[in-house]
Amino acid sequence: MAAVITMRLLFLVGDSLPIRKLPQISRRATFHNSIRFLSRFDRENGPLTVASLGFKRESETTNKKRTNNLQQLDAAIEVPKSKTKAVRSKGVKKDGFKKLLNIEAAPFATKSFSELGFPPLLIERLWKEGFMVPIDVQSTTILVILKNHDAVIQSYTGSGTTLAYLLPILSEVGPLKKKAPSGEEPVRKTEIEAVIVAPSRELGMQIVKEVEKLLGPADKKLVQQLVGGANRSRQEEALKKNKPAIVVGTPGRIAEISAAGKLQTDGCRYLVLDEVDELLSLNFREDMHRILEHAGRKSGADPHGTRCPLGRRAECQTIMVSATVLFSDKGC
Ligand SMILES: Nc1ncnc2c1ncn2[C@@H]1O[C@H](COP(=O)(O)OP(=O)(O)OP(=O)(O)O)[C@@H](O)[C@H]1O
Repeated sequence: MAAVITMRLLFLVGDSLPIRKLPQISRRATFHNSIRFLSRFDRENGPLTVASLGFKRESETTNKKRTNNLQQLDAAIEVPKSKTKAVRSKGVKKDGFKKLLNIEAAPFATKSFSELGFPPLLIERLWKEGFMVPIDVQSTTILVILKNHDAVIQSYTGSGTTLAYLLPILSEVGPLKKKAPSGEEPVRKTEIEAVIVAPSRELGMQIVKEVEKLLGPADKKLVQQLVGGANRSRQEEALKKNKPAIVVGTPGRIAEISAAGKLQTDGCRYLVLDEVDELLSLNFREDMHRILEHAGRKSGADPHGTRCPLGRRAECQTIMVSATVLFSDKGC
């Protein structure tokens, strides 16, 4: 996981690297190496932590209600200093590679769903559901996800984070997605393209309802709930019969069905960890390891033929959501 995030980061930095950034590369590369080590260490000896996933503790400790920030894992989007305002600049580590953007000053905030380039059908569904314009957290987050960046969304409960990650996914996955430039109807994939993990059955079902609402009655089977406490064989049947594009579930049930060989997530393009601080707690450790090991890892990605936790997840974006401060002194 750490490697994925840092690899993606290095990728992006490498992709759009201005010469003046060269001195920063070695720092990032060093960090990348040290994360490799940490990740192996954690897997064998310690719990999963946000820090071990590659995120350094941010020094901001502002009021939760005000920390509606997207912590972007990529330095490729250069933000002019005049337009950004760190939530608290004092003490921010100079070598930290996260940029903390003040949401009001975010230069890429949008005012309408069409500005985001969403497909007309998705916009139509949004309007039908009464979602006329993106709210703050959505304006800021959606473009970052659409640009294929991994992201951590830290925002208070009820601020609209569910749609902030669902909409970019639905614009790329399933029946509402953009048409190919040639105008051809998108080919229906039969593999799972997005895995959304939530720590509780209630949250999982809430997310499923949001997706179903937007997909509409004809296509609602393209999302499958895999929450604990529900009938497992029915879930497995539905996976087989409906070939959903999106699964939403709790760690235990997802890991269980995956271990039984009834759920293939190797080809997934999006991995969302909602309430990530909870998901990384010891309670879910084993299940989360299984999910992280498999999601987005096509077999054969590892040249040595074994599943390596640091193996490539080149095409899979990781999006983490938390309402609480992720980077506590003790780690999460
Ligand atoms: N663009 C929008 N326009 C109007 N209402 C919206 C919009 N986006 C989300 N909402 C509404 O805001 C409310 C809160 O959204 P949501 O449940 O996604 O928040 P959340 O941060 O994910 O909450 P939770 O932490 O409970 O998961 C919901 O009733 C949702 O329908």
